Amino acid sequence: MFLDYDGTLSPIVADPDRAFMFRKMRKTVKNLAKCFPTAIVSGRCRDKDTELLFQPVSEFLPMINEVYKQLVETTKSTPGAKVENNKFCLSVHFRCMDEKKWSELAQQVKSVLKEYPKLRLTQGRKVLEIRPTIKWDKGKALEFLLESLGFADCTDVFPVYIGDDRTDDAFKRLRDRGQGFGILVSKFPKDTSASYSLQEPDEVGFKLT
Ligand SMILES: O=P(O)(O)OC[C@H]1O[C@H](O[C@H]2O[C@H](CO)[C@@H](O)[C@H](O)[C@H]2O)[C@H](O)[C@@H](O)[C@@H]1O
Repeated sequence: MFLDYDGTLSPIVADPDRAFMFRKMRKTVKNLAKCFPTAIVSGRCRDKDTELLFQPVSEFLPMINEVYKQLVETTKSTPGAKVENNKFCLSVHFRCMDEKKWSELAQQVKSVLKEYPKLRLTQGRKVLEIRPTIKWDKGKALEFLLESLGFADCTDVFPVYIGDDRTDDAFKRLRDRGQGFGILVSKFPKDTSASYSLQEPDEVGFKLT
């Protein structure tokens, strides 16, 4: 079982530092892990996550820290903007900002990144994500785990990935492999390679119980 964190195991909240799994969900994930190999695959820094994640990009650390400081400085006068340092990637949140200021913030971020061609910008759920341009994503992490566990070519192993965002490339990876399936957690249709959908983390907890 491969599980995304934000918006999948924990509900989306305004403050990223307060995105916790409810006690019931923690228990469900714990029980699930007793029955199946289970991993939480998240872009978050490990201190904030509770399970396993992969961080193969340590050489980018100094650059990421430098950009973090610049982004904090550049966005400090923008009410509601929040820069989060996830150690190997950065997130610039605009959930709490006036919608009219969103594009201005995106421009500020782009202007900082101009000097850093080794970093790329993507967009998640009211968040701009900055990460190294290496070929590493949740799909790759999932594949790496399957291979490490010796499950990659097993016909009797059925990997399931549950995630909330179209940037969750693990959906596509499972479909391309023709092994297992993805479940999208969203109240609205999203263009992903997931095979099924659930509406919200509560439903995820219910189905995993
Ligand atoms: O790659 P992921 O593990 O799916 O992480 C994506 C981002 O998740 C978090 O932000 C999202 O959840 C926050 C808390 O509910 C919410 O405030 C924010 O609007 C969402 O985008 C996390 O804080 C970010 O660092 C991740 O990039």
